[in-house]
Amino acid sequence: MFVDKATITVKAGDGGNGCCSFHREKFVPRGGPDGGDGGAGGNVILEATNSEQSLQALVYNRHYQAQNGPGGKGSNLHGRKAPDITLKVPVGTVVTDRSTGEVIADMDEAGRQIVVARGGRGGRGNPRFATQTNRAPREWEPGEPGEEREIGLELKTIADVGLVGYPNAGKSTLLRAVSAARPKVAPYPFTTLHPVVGVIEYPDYSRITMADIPGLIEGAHDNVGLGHAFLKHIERTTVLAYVLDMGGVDGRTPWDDLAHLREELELYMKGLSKRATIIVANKMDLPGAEENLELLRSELSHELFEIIPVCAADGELGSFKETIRKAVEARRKSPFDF
Ligand SMILES: Nc1nc2c(ncn2[C@@H]2O[C@H](COP(=O)(O)OP(=O)(O)OP(=O)(O)O)[C@@H](O)[C@H]2O)c(=O)[nH]1
Ligand SMILES: [Mg+2]
Repeated sequence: MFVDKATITVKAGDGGNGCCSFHREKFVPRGGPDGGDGGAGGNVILEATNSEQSLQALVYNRHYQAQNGPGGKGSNLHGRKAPDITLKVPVGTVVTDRSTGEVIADMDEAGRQIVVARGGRGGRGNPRFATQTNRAPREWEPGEPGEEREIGLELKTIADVGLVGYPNAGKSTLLRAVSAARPKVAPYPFTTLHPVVGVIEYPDYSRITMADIPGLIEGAHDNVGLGHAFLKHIERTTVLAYVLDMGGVDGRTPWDDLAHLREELELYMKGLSKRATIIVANKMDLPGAEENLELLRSELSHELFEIIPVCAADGELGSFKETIRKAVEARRKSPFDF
């Protein structure tokens, strides 16, 4: 499962209690105070890493607790600081405090560490309370409690919408038609080698970002074609728009194309093909496109996808802009549901 949002609780260890004790030895009456200090509780630390791509590993367990510091002991034995626990999150994770909504950190660089819950300090033992007038104090201090909080983790997206499609399906043409971005368009596969992000603006000034992503082919999950480089970008978008060539290329049909695209995403990462999806039926000007659209609709009649017929090359986009806006806004409203 691809998990890009999670809420977890983190609890740092409590500090150990200070100890109250007096030195005892044969023939030595009234030994001095020798209670050790308690050890500090362990911290909970987040660390950004490139070796994780999703937050999946963290949601098996939604509560993370570091150990408490041990108490002090007699003979001035101080408790050792309890070990920290370090949770690895993918680079690009934004950390928020769920009770205040405040952003705690943007884990934008591998190796970056932040303490999300600080361990409590250990309490002082009774020798620390000795004074000129009281050489045998019975006072000692309890350890401080460790911090506890609920934090939200969210993997930053590169864009709201990702265009997914076979090479030459018209993804770059579509992005040019709806935004000021100028990705290269050409009548051959793999024209786009890197994702290009465009901004779609609406009359009420709201904005949606859309990423034109290199073409996907069968075997991409095994790193064929532009393979993983491609799929990594797809992961980081909220809504997927599958762009299909309705003309049917080399005897391929749009519904087979769609099935293959979804299969590739799923093989690469379970759950990815189930992300909010719309289908852009492009090149509706080509011969046979209307017929293919009918067939596509009946193939998908049992699914909830919205199918939008367009002709990107002529700028005929039907309800495309409004439909993606609805899909993106629905997802923004409940960012922590998955
Ligand atoms: N007839 C027709 N051709 C189109 C339409 N949209 C795009 N094309 C053509 O299809 C070809 C490929 O378009 P691109 O936008 O470069 O396709 P792409 O999906 O970005 O391709 P890659 O970057 O290689 O993955 C170009 O020659 C476009 O002019 C359309 O609506 N109708
Ligand atoms: Mg392109």
